[in-house]
Amino acid sequence: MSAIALRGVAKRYGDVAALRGIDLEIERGEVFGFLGPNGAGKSTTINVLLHYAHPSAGTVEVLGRDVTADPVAVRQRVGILPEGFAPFETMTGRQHLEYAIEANGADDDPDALLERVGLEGVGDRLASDYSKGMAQRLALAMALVGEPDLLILDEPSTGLDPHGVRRMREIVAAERDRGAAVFFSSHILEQVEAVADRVGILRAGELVAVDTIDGLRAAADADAELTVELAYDPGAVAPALDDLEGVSSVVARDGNLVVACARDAKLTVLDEIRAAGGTIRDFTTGEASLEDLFVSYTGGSR
Ligand SMILES: Nc1ncnc2c1ncn2[C@@H]1O[C@H](COP(=O)(O)OP(=O)(O)OP(=O)(O)O)[C@@H](O)[C@H]1O
Repeated sequence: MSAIALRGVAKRYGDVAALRGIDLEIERGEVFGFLGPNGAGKSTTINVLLHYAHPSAGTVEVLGRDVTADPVAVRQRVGILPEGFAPFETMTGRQHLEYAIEANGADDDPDALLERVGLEGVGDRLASDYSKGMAQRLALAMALVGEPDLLILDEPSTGLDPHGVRRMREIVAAERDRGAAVFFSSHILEQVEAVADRVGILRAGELVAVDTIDGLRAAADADAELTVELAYDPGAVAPALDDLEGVSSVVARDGNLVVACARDAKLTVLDEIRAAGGTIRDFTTGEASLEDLFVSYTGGSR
């Protein structure tokens, strides 16, 4: 049974086609990073998954159930970290967790949850007085109540300091290893790159790519970047590379030669530099980042 199975899912708001026929399957034990520019339809997808919005077409199965038929039972097994979580005015952090535990019929220890997200020692303070990052940690703790089979995290790192970001990543990995599926929507590409087993890129209501990051690199035929440190003037050997197959650009930068080329052309480039009389002191290679891939799949907008 898949954690999420969307088939032909469309959602219209009046004249706006927010989703235009999404097919997507996410398994348990998988972290899925969900990306897309502003207005691409990410929140709409999450709303449809939780049946806060009714799809105009298609079927939405979450944890093996049709969410339109049984939204309450589905939400019971899903841990949700909503975007822009705002604590209740009159409740402490611990009371928020006690409330979530009771509502879920779970038996978690609130103090263990507070400690897990780094809020030990502040559970008795009013959560409305928490800083943004503390409130976000509390929201994550609430999402973890009851060992959910699916976690839906909408911009989970909002407001978190670097310790909090690292802790959140560790929690996501631990939840995945426990067998939960994690659906992780974010604009912060480095964080998605660090935690996601696969990513989906949404553009104007359509999924334009679903793959591992390596798979996206291969499919986009993204260039590798080779930076070569030479003993002498790097500009002198540059012309020898200009017409080499697989090379898309050659520039001398900071005394190095920087070559953008197909991934399987890197060794040929190094051979050609030597053949042209260059003495290579050192070289480094870099791959297309998720940001490069995102830009190439979404036409430059984020
Ligand atoms: N309740 C609504 N009524 C009308 N239009 C809506 C509604 N919700 C979303 N839309 C429209 O649907 C499209 C997708 O919006 P959505 O909020 O899903 O995008 P998003 O990918 O989450 O964007 P962002 O990254 O900016 O949060 C947009 O054109 C938006 O204006």
